[in-house]
Amino acid sequence: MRLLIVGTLEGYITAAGKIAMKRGAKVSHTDSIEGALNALRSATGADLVMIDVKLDIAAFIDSLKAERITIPVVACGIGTDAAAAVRAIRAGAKEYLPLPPNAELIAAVLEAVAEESHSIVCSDPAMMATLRLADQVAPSDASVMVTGESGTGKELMARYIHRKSRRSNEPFVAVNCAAIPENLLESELFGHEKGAFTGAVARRLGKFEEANGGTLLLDELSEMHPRLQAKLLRAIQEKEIDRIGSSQPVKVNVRLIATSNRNLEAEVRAGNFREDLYFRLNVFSVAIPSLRERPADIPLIAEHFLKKYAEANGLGDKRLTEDALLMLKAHHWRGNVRELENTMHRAVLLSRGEEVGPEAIMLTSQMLAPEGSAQASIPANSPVANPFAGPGGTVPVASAPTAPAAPAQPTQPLVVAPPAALPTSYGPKGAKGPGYGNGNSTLQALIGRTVADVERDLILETLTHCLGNRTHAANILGISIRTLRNKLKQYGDEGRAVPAPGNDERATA
Ligand SMILES: Nc1ncnc2c1ncn2[C@@H]1O[C@H](COP(=O)(O)OP(=O)(O)OP(=O)(O)O)[C@@H](O)[C@H]1O
Repeated sequence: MRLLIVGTLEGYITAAGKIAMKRGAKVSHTDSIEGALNALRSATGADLVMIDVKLDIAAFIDSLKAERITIPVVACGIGTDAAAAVRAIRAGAKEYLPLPPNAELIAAVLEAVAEESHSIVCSDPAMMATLRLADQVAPSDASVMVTGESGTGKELMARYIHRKSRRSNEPFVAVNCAAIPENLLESELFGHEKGAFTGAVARRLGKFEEANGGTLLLDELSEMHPRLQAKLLRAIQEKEIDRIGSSQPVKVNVRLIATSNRNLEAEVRAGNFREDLYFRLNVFSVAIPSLRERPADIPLIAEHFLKKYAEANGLGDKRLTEDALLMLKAHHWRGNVRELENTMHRAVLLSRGEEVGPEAIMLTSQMLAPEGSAQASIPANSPVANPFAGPGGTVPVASAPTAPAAPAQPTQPLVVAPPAALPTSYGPKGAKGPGYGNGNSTLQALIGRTVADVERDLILETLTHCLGNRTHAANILGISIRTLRNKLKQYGDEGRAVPAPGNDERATA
């Protein structure tokens, strides 16, 4: 995790830097916005910027946008200066950290940005076999293709392979090919020269150069446009890249790991993905089983996230009851580990006291469970049926509360507090739901609304549920990321509030 501090932080640079270094961050400093832009354009880069609130944050963020640099910015200022904090957040800062620096707040920000707990929790034989294969593959320099359904832990696996490789002390850089529009992805990967396009006010190095000596993860590679696939193939074959606007190739030494949650072989057959590139990248293939195929991992991962979110929210020890565990085991985990993670995050916030029972388990994708699946067979009046369910025993997908995002108010850390009161539709057993659970009443409730209206609500609610993550929302909705983006642009143009992109859609890991 590389932290770039910009400005004097009101005289607290050393204190803030020391705290961050203690938490394992590599810290660099620059006095000015121009210095920060130069650092971000260079190979040293950064994963997070902490900037003095007295600097022109709006201008800084505008420059980042113009230069297509994606990085979270946290403003820091004397705690009592609420007006400056509000200005910074409005300008696009992700958070405001009050000074003097507080070790816990800085740690929370670093943790939230870096998601530094990258350990793979597992005990199921299916996943253990996959890990053994990854252990064998890791030490070589061969390209690896990591496949698996959405949310199974492909990126986590890529990090694991990097950690176990000879390159572990070198950078691990991730690029989400689906989250970045095609015209930006090229400069993100290969960099650009000054003047290469409008807004390219200086040379910027791309992710290939940033990852030099280390590992480059091409996440969701199947989404890459064929034109870029050709350029990528050349980079792999020649071990050199061309920055946009340059005629001087640059040598790079990068190990590539690619992920895809689509069947790439089928994409090759359909002519959407280059066969030669597929074979270049697929020297080794590591297929991650879905959570449904490794049931023994469910209790372990559930406990892991229970502990993680209880700690992050300062809620003391929490423990799953037998009923809650039964409910988790019976669920059809369509969203895989990410869905389980979100469920446990909510459970931590909804539970009172040490025990986490079924009343705190909100399974948001119950309505999507296929007929005849374990989940579909749980009767509404069963002790393990969802207590938040509507009359039909299912949960309103579209309106289920999400794990709250980091609040935008000044002086708030990224950790979240338990909700003061839950909306009645999510209340305890017996509380009236809005009736989504009953198939007929669901449909009846929609009569009178236009298809476009219903579609918009579904898209925005799903996006909120995914904490703004476009890729995951598109997967759940079953539409392409481009269609989703177009729809969101349309809603934004119509004046609707569109959730901001999620943290994990940053271009760098
Ligand atoms: N075995 C595991 N142990 C602990 N956490 C896990 C495990 N597998 C996945 N996770 C967590 O689940 C979330 C999703 O994992 P990750 O992003 O690696 O999945 P993915 O398959 O790359 O997702 P996508 O298909 O959406 O890109 C992350 O927060 C990750 O830390």
